[in-house]
Amino acid sequence: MTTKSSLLKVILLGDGGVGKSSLMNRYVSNKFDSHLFHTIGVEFLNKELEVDGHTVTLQIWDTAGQERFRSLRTPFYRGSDCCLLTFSVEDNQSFLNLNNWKKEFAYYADVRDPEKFSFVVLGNKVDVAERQVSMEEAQRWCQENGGYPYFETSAKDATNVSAAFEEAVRCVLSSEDRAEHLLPTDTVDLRRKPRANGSCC
Ligand SMILES: Nc1nc2c(ncn2[C@@H]2O[C@H](COP(=O)(O)OP(=O)(O)OP(=O)(O)O)[C@@H](O)[C@H]2O)c(=O)[nH]1
Ligand SMILES: [Mg+2]
Repeated sequence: MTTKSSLLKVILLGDGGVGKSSLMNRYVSNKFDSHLFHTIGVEFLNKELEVDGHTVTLQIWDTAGQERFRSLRTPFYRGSDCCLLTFSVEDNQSFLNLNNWKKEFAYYADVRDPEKFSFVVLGNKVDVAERQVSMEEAQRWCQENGGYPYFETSAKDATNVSAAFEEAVRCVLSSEDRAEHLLPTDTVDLRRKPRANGSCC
């Protein structure tokens, strides 16, 4: 028996230091490191999950947010099924830069219709006491710029991290042209019992 699993590419974009690598590490390995080095270029990790009855292999691409690494990260935007626009609630400039990140992604990913593309917005570090960005202004930005889902996350205490990535999958599965996105990959269920007559096929 084989089960169909879809391969989805999700990319994390946002200013350096907002917590993109920490969010990916928390989601994939359930770990948090308070002294992470800045990402240079891009890294990716895979995670299998089931969302609303769909088995999905999520390929999570983490990118370097620092401006000096732009040329290293932009070649990897193409082929993304969802973009997680990430800022830190303790860094107002990272919130103001969301528009630039959306434009940079749309340009280099060569997105046909940016207004219809699956963006999800993450306001990270909500565990900190000193917020510079309120939930209301972040929700207003998401409403006014495409009606994007918004999640207040903390990679440090795991608040909303799984929910945000699962929403990214739902956004893609529900998008009308999902057929182009989903690359069905046959997986064989190794637990299956050998046939009684011993034949292999
Ligand atoms: N309090 C708190 N700190 C966080 C959180 N997420 C990340 N950090 C810290 O913020 C710093 C930057 O986190 P990174 O995950 O490296 O940020 P990044 O977005 O990957 O940065 P670049 O790789 O430069 O783009 C690290 O010291 C993290 O420990 C969070 O949710 N809460
Ligand atoms: Mg990083």
